[in-house]
Amino acid sequence: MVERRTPIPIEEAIERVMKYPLGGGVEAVSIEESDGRVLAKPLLATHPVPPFRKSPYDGFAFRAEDTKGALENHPVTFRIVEHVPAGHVSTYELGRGEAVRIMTGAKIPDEATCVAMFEVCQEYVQDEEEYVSIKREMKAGQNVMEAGSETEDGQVLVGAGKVINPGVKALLATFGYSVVHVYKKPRIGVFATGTELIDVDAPLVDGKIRNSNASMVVSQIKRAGGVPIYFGSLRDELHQSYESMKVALEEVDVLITTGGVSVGDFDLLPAIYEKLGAKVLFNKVAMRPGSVTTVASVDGKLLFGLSGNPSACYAGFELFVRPIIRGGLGTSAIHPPKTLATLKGDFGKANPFTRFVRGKLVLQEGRVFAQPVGIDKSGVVTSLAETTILIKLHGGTRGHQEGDVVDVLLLETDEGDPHTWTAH
Ligand SMILES: Nc1nc2c(c(=O)[nH]1)N[C@H]1C(S)=C(S)[C@@H](COP(=O)(O)OP(=O)(O)OC[C@H]3O[C@@H](n4cnc5c(N)ncnc54)[C@H](O)[C@@H]3O)O[C@H]1N2
Ligand code: MOO
Ligand SMILES: [Mg+2]
Repeated sequence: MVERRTPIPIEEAIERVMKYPLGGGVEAVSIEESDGRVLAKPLLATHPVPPFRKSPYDGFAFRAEDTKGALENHPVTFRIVEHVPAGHVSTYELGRGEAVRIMTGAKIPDEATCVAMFEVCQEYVQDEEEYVSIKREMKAGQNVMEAGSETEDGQVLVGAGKVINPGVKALLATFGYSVVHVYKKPRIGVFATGTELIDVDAPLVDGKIRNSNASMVVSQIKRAGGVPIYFGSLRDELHQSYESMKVALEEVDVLITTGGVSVGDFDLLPAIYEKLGAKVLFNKVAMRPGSVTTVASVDGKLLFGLSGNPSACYAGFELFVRPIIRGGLGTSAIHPPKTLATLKGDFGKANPFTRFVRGKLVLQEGRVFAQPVGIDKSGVVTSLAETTILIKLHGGTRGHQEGDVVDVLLLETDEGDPHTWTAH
């Protein structure tokens, strides 16, 4: 007789999985290799910025008080005593009525209190001496970037747990972090199961299909920030599959399989979990696709039995595996961020389970729409290429109509939300 499984709500399934967080070790990488990694230590300013009083303009630096009384018809004149390009430090002690010609980014001489842009100055040469005159009063501090005005020494600029993006890299470089401490990427093993599977480079044979889940899941692992370790595909044979999984488990933090988790004659994962002595956390979730998603644990390691059906496999990964990888990376923002969007298309049929329709966001006339893409079936692979969101349609007695405001989960972002499944 077929096994009857009890579906549990998604929130509960996620809670059960999250009881097995990954350790999150730390390693040092070079700044060049640090893109997309997660900071394991806060990024502190190691000196003030700017580190010295800096000119924001190409112009002339002098004492502001020397311009007192300057007017359109009564300019004041300075003798230019030095040219100061960026990178050069003037050692000349600037006196009254003297100015330096200074470039953007150069250190302003200590005695100068302002910078006048070229555009407000008139330069001229007389008796082989250079002069500049100005027809307006300047204030002390005008056009001066004070040392430390952007940030002070020791200030925490980015907290641990932040993904290293181009802006963070600019800060790492600014403060001399040629080596960066980041969380280790979790090692995620993958097996595809199914005697019907043939490799990507094999010609198509009647009754067989190419293994698309392995490539897809490996890519999802990379997108989530983990290191994929693909062990190949397994034929639907209990003993061989068990042996292969047992050996692979030693090498990884988490092991994913695709296929073989439902109730078919060759759905062997339930028997493999039993043979491994694994504890099944759940084997049915009240969601579609991905209802057969099964998660088990053995010796503290999680085994994710994702569905063989491509769309179900995809959704199961994003909802359950991604947060475990993100958590292992040291960020608390583990779940796909949730936002609201207006539904395009009708989903009239009521469904007892929560549905995750594959879709994309469309911006029209200042509004955000959730546009389903492709065929909304668990076994479909063609809709996934365009998928950037999961449109969450709650289960119940009513369907959903075009124009309904619905939750959508964003998939193609480094951002995350710790509260996607808890906040209401
Ligand atoms: N009697 C029942 N039958 C099914 C149930 C059920 O509750 N009662 N659940 C259905 C649901 S829902 C899903 S989802 C699928 C899940 O099946 P499995 O996870 O056991 O996966 P398989 O049987 O191995 O394969 C399903 C389907 O996916 C194709 N597949 C498998 N692996 C790959 C791969 N690596 N790349 C591409 N496609 C793959 C496979 O050929 C099958 O077509 O069960 C329903 N049945
Ligand atoms: O596990 Mo299935 O994806 O609900 O069609
Ligand atoms: Mg099956």
